[in-house]
Amino acid sequence: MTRPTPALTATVPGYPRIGPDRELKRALEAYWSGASDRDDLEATARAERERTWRRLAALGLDAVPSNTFSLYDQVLDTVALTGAVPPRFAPLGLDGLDTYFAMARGADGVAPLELTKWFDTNYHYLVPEIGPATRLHLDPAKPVREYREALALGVDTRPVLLGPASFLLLSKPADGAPGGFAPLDRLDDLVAVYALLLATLADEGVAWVQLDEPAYVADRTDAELDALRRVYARLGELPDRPAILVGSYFGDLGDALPVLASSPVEAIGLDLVAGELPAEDVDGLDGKIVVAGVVDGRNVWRTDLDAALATLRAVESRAGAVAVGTSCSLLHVPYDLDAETALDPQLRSWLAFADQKVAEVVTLAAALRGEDRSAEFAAARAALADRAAAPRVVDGGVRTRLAGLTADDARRGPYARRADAQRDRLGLPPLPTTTIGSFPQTGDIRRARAAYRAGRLDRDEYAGRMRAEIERVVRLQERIGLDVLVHGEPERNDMVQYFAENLAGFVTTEHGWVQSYGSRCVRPPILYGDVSRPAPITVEWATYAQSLTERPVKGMLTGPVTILAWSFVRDDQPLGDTARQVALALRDEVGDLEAAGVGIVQVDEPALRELLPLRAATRPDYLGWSVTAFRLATSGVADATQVHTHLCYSEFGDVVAAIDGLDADVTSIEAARSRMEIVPDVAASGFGRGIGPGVYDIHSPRVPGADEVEALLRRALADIPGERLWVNPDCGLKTRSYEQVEPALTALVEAAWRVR
Ligand SMILES: CN1c2c(nc(N)[nH]c2=O)NC[C@@H]1CNc1ccc(C(=O)N[C@@H](CCC(=O)N[C@@H](CCC(=O)N[C@@H](CCC(=O)O)C(=O)O)C(=O)O)C(=O)O)cc1
Ligand SMILES: N[C@@H](CCS)C(=O)O
Ligand SMILES: [Zn+2]
Repeated sequence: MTRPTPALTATVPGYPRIGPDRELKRALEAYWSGASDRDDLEATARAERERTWRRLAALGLDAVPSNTFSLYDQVLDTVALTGAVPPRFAPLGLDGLDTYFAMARGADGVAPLELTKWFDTNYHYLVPEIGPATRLHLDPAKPVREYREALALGVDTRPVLLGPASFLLLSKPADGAPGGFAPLDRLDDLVAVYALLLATLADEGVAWVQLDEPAYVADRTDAELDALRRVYARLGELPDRPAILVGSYFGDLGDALPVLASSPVEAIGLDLVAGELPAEDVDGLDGKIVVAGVVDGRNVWRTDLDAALATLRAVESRAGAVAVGTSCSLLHVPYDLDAETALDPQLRSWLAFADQKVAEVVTLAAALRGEDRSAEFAAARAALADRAAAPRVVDGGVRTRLAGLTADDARRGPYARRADAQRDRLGLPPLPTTTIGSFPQTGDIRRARAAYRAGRLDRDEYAGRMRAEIERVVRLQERIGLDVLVHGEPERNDMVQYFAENLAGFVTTEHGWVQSYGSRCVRPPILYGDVSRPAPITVEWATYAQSLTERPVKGMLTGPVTILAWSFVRDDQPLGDTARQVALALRDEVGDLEAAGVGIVQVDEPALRELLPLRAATRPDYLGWSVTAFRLATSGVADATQVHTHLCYSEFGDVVAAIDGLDADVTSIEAARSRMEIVPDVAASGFGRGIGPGVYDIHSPRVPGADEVEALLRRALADIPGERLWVNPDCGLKTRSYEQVEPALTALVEAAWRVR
């Protein structure tokens, strides 16, 4: 590289993009429904990009990122960038934008790319499909356009892109790829595309480019480390290129750090919140700029500026230079605390959302240069001290209860005895049919909730609407002929937020939306103090549903691990302790459901796999506390009460033993999309209780026929004896419509009858 490297002292690897008022969500959904055209969509997208650049520059970053915007997902953007569009989309005859959305959402019977978890976060990316014949070629339009747009506003930005090694490690082999082929086999071809990209960006005048390699915070083989070495040796030697910052986040780079430190790149981004700088010297690091991620990009607590500054000074003594950053993209936190006008002032003073975190980065960079920032430091110190001493954080009763727990509290009687008691009580047929809990969340339900929130409906009117919906859903299930019914969860805005709103120790936000995938968002609750359950939460709805029918109704709760995974959790005690507190609150709810006559209780843990640490060394500890928390929540019931759990949104191969450890009487697990792939693994693990591998892929609008469901059931029966097999969809039905759900469940019941 022959150019001078411009200043880089305060930056972030990424920023939210859905819009502070979810403007992009609405624009996307309007475009997809045909209610608006692409000019409208583009105008909203452009306005959001412009707002972001102006805001980041105004807050004081000297290195503002670009290409952090996305119409759907940054990995899908990389598919478009590298031309790696799977061939099944070509016959659709769509242009670039509509091909992009077809890859995200499917079109005319063509399946979309698979959606899966982004590392251990609640964000989901689209999985690229790479085969030996995938044509890789550069389409630099998006990063170039964004760079130019920002420049026209006077902001010279650093384009951010997913790095080539991580792109391939996050990909899966394309259909038809020969056995033994791995996407990483295409590394040299892909690096050639990136080389061209860097040359193109250099021609545009781009001074810095950021290539993210987050895949290297997980355990990697020598061959994969060597791939990283090859990428940056090749890109580094390009004669005329922007300076390269290799970004990493969600943990330590481990063995990948020496690889990057000895490569020709100019800067390395490190997550110093989830990870730390190694104790030993790293050869070559003293020649690099280290972008030190000392401000937590994934949680909402105000930064301990004194501790962060001390970390920065330690990095400074080991690196060529240090720049200040957030630990990861701010995509995972809400935009701006100032929007939360209803939040309790004391709690507010403890928090920082994206904009406040950017301000913290700027303050730290200034302090590091020797500027006087004592006022900001003093304010941060006072907020931290206030939080540490706040009585509302500690609940003596919860602490005492936790201290009195014994191993027996997390243990039920032997399964065989439970199974007998449950058979006698429930009298279910073989291959019982059920659903996972939610029924479609219609516009009417959401509008009723919005009206209740705004005070336009009182509690009685709102409850009446919900009861009417529950009755409709119960009658529908009876008509379809399901064996175990649910109340349909109409009263829940979200399966985690709803519980947080009803538990002490949590606070929820009004505008704290965070993108989960595409246009879908969640508002993660903030868990700030000891958790307890002031009053029953779901009993009213479950017992109302049970009062309407002779068939068993399944009570429906979200499990402790999932509640933690989808909340902003406290950072002042081990997560395992927080999990046990949530578990005890849920145990109270399970007990009340049982006492009210509900004979089946499901405790959902879709996020069990999501929180699994990225490195194997720390997994046993996690699996220990997560399984214990679930068992604490569910072990207080009699043998005759049937406990179900449900898992979805992940590949569960790595946690099969933990699933067994949950000791649920019945486990439903997503399986239809992978055509029962998980079933042999579960069977081979010796899992000996009830299991319902999903037979209806609820992520797709497609309605399966009875023949298809029957074939899946017969496949499952190859590994699971009939007396333990349950028949259910992959997950809840809340994102589907009744036009899809009714025929799909009818097919499911018909298939169960045939197989019986
Ligand atoms: C199972 N999934 C979940 C994850 N995390 C969670 N916290 N919750 C989950 O369910 N992670 C893994 C997956 C991710 N999948 C999804 C799937 C679907 C959504 C989704 O649809 N989100 C909704 C917002 C849901 C919500 O909070 N609804 C509220 C508010 C609704 C609203 O916007 N109301 C309007 C007014 C009403 C109207 O006129 O329609 C408003 O306030 O402006 C509610 O129902 O009360 C989304 O729209 O993005 C997320 C993750
Ligand atoms: N009971 C929830 C689980 C989703 S993972 C539902 O049915 O929506
Ligand atoms: Zn699910």
